[in-house]
Amino acid sequence: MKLKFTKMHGAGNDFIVIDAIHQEVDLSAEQWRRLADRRFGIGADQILVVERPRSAGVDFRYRIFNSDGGEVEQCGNGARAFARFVSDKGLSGERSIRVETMKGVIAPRLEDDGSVTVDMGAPRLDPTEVPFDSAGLAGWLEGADITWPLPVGGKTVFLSVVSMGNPHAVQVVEDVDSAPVATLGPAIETHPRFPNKVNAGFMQVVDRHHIRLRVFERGAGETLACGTGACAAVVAGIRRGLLDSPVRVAARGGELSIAWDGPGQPVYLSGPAVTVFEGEIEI
Ligand SMILES: N[C@@H](CCC[C@H](N)C(=O)O)C(=O)O
Repeated sequence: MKLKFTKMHGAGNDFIVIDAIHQEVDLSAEQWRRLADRRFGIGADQILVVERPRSAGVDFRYRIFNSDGGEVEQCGNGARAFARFVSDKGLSGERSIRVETMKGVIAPRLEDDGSVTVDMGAPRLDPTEVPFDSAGLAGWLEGADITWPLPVGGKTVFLSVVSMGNPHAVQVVEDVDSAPVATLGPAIETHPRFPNKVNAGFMQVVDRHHIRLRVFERGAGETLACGTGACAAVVAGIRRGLLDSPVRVAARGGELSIAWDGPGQPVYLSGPAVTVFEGEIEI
């Protein structure tokens, strides 16, 4: 079977985008994995699938697969690529669209400067919604946030837990370049206190409107940028009293911008969405 695809990225977080409106797409986890494989496939952190909506009042349905083949709830950088894709392909003539995901509706908007801003919805801050099992743990109150002490890799790390539809655990580090992302990342990702696994963020606060961030993503490893990870880090930083909105997030692959007015309010994620090439692959 031949599959048409577009390769895109948002600040270096790279995607294979597939139009499942005009072609039949029904792949197994093994086939998603093969497409995302950087040696035997096209290569990507995530695969994004564009489908017809299933509910009233939305324009599209958006499905997301990590490079390990698992389907997940949300992808912020992918949402920007999604909006650029449906516009470039003429699937939508609107600058603002509403897109249903596994966990709620998000609303990307194409900006005049070529960037895309996404209303990612309100973060979920209750540990049970992440989900995070805090039973028997004594959390530390920091500002309006509770950080949870978790023993991982022979030390105790203090984590803010946030759901942006998908699960995030954010820690503050002195220097993001020397942070043990490759070792602590997988240990946090698979910690039994996170029953659905978790994306592990390492945030260095530069000033109240600027952070540096690395994210070890669930099901994909460290990526050059993580949109929902940037949202979660800024939400955690604001709640801990370390940051004020808006915040510039420097990731290894580029810069994102996050704005958040506080609990119950949506998080806005802005940044680039770039097409790299198009192709067709036998799968
Ligand atoms: N790169 C993404 C997040 C993709 C999903 C994540 N790895 C998960 O498993 O939740 C982003 O930009 O948000």
